[in-house]
Amino acid sequence: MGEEIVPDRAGAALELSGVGVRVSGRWLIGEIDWRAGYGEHWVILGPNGAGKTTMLSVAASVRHPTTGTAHVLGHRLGRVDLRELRGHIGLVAASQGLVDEALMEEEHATAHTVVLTGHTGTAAPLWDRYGPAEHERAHRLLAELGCKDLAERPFGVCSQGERARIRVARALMADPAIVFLDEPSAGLDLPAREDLIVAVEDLARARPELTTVTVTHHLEEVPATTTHALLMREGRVLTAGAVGEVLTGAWLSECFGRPLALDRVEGRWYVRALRV
Ligand SMILES: Nc1ncnc2c1ncn2[C@@H]1O[C@H](COP(=O)(O)OP(=O)(O)OP(=O)(O)O)[C@@H](O)[C@H]1O
Repeated sequence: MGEEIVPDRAGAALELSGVGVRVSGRWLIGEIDWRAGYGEHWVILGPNGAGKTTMLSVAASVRHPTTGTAHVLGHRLGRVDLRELRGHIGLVAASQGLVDEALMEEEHATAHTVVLTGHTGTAAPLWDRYGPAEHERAHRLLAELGCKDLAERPFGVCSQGERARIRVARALMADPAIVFLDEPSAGLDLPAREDLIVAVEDLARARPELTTVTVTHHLEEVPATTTHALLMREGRVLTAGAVGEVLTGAWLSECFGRPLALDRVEGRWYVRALRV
């Protein structure tokens, strides 16, 4: 391993310039320009297959772009050790199996143990790496996410909604500068979804320096604390900027290819199709 990497707070948290990703001869995304500042809370929206997860994988330092340059926390991908950079990045993605959930279930690991694995960024616990400070921190994070009473509960018996919040607590364990949430509400029922959104909003208010990027399919899942939005379509950025300018009926209609009307009630967004 090289020199220890620290986030460079002088510039942007994320800066993608002309980024493209090609897999098996096919461009999944291209010409992506995106700059996100520290402390901003972004939502990424777009139809199925628009390239949201692919773009996120570059921004979260999971993969290198095929073309263009990506700076993450001030460091250029390709010039830094991605694993070290990922130590400053929290990732919450139910689909990506960041925790070996099958193993956790088998070993009856508790919610507290799952959060602890966030300290080492491992799928399974590395017990000799967790001291009293880490144990205490895992308890505090569970409390912050409204899961105080779940600490000793086996993760395997926790509901999907509880797991979603435990995953966020796990992502915060390494004290990341940026957290990516890829469809964090997928599969949750209404109360569980609302609990998660409230937890994410509280987090944003309690940690002004934290940057978050959330991918979702549903406008009603966008936290009220969101400051910026980026719309994707067919592998390209359609528009990006302050939420007030981007989350409009006109832009969403163009993004999703049908006439849509958008309402905002008490900070949250609601969308519906217009009859034509
Ligand atoms: N490894 C891969 N090899 C080939 N094609 C891929 C690969 N990964 C993704 N794709 C394709 O790239 C396109 C963009 O995928 P991506 O998952 O980034 O979209 P998305 O906007 O996140 O979609 P969704 O909303 O459905 O999750 C899709 O057409 C997908 O089939």
